[in-house]
Amino acid sequence: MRKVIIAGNWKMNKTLAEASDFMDAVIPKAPGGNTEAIVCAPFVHLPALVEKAKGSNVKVAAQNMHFEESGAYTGEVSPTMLTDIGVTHVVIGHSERREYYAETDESVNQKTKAAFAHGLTPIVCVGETLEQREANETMDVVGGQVKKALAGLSDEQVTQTIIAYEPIWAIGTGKTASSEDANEVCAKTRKVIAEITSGDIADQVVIQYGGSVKPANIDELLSQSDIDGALVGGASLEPESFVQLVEAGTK
Ligand SMILES: O=C[C@H](O)COP(=O)(O)O
Repeated sequence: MRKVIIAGNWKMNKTLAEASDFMDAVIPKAPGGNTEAIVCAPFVHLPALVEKAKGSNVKVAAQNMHFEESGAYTGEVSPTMLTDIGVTHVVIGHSERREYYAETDESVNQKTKAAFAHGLTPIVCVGETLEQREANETMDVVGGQVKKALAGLSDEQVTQTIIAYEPIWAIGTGKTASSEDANEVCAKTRKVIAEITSGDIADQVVIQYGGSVKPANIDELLSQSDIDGALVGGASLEPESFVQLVEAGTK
């Protein structure tokens, strides 16, 4: 059975009490097995959530980090700080960070390298705008983002990288890419990875789809050949919905 990774990206949502209640509800129901469940939480909740998740099938991720270990970067959080508290994964280059916080392909690459240097698994986000899709530039954009993000990584590191393909026009809009369209981009992304490494390595890379994923469409998305999971925003906020998404991975 292939490995499936369902990551819930809470973005800037939930108080600590709400986050704790969510974990209490989800942890006993997280199935484990071939399906990995990851909660991507705001920085301030990470220590408490890591503590709660110990010994469970739920992993805890940060939604961003700096690439330096320490220094004069007011307001930032380093990879060392994340590993120190037991965080295992980190989202890098989400389109909201690219758009609102000037994240670039170069900083995504620096952060991806820093994640591996500190034993963190990166979830690297890529995706095109509606204008780019309509101009038939999707693969130029997505392929370029993937190549730049993975530049300088070892084959082993590429194997471990999680790629999240999120068409920007489908994020939080209720507009999901059709499962066939999403799969086509994920398959072509795998080919790009094969070109820079090898087919064997590309086959092992987990490629998630993200953008208005919900319990109603997860089965169809996961039935596609090249979609190995999902990065979920809105539908990951409620425990019941998140558990349904994770359970879909076990089917
Ligand atoms: O990180 C998650 C994505 O931005 C998708 O968000 P959404 O599921 O609310 O569309």
